[in-house]
Amino acid sequence: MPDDLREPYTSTQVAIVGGGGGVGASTAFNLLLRDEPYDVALIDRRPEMAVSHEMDLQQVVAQGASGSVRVGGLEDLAGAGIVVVTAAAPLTLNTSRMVYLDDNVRILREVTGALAAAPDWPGVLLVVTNPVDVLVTWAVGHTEIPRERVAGYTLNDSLRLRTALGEELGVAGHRVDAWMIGEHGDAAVALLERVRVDGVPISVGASQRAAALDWVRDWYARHVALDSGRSSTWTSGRGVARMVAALAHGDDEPWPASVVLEGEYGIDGVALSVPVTLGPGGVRAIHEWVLTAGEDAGLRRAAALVGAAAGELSAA
Ligand SMILES: NC(=O)c1ccc[n+]([C@@H]2O[C@H](COP(=O)([O-])OP(=O)(O)OC[C@H]3O[C@@H](n4cnc5c(N)ncnc54)[C@H](O)[C@@H]3O)[C@@H](O)[C@H]2O)c1
Repeated sequence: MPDDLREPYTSTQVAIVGGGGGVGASTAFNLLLRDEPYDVALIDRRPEMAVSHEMDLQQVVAQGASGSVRVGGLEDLAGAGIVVVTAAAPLTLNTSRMVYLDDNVRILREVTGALAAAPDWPGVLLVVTNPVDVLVTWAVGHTEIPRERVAGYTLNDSLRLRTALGEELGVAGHRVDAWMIGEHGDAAVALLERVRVDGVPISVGASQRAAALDWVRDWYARHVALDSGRSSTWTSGRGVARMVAALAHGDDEPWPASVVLEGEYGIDGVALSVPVTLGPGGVRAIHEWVLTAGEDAGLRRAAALVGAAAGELSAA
């Protein structure tokens, strides 16, 4: 083939375990819409759902999408450059993502068990399933995969803060840069001293902070109370696909991701959401931003909560 007809990117193999579910299918759809190609394998305990999405998404490809989509099995994980885990127990009415821990760690154990059959697997494990910080902690503690190649998806908290601050400040959410770190849950820490609009640092007033924080902290409870049986599939599918692209091809943007800390922020052996840079091979750098005393205390509270849950799993 002449060089000028070649694709600029080599296709990336992405296996989505849970690909028959909401976030998994949305991730596949968003990957197929990207310019750079991804060969996506959908793996699910409900094969009829995986086949249904495959039959549907093939016509997304036929409309000019890059890459490919097919149904796969756990035997595909060893050949994947990126394994996305969205597989989960059915969503229920609850007040904390922690209620899913026992069921979902069993599912993650199946995934890591399949990867253990491929020693020195060079890929990246991207965990979306909740409670994400505890599951990332467990995965690094119970597998041979190095910590830089296991990351948890936690962008949604920061996206919600951007939406809420945008509303308060009267600007579109995409113009706001604002971060939540710590636990993906009630112990999340909002970095309100580091808010930017169009890249320019701004000071957020007390009442605007309070209103934005109320809205963000209440978001999960309001959504779960709908008892819709679904999670934030559109946001997460778009966000996970962008994160897969950053992992596959590298970018210089800081990303929030749950990673096991080894002394960063004074925390050891627990995964929390922190700013990172991503690229082939996983987490290329963990950025230690200067925190206020309150933010630092919040991060420690989050570490204690995630550490205690992970400890109970190890003891079980
Ligand atoms: N980290 C985040 O920000 C974030 C955002 C949204 C959702 N989530 C989490 O992602 C998970 C998935 O959410 P969803 O809305 O897609 O749920 P869903 O119920 O629509 O999909 C879950 C899928 O997993 C499949 N599954 C269950 N056990 C399996 C197994 N052992 N092997 C293969 N597949 C299996 C189910 O059949 C189902 O299709 C949940 O834990 C949810 O809380 C996390």
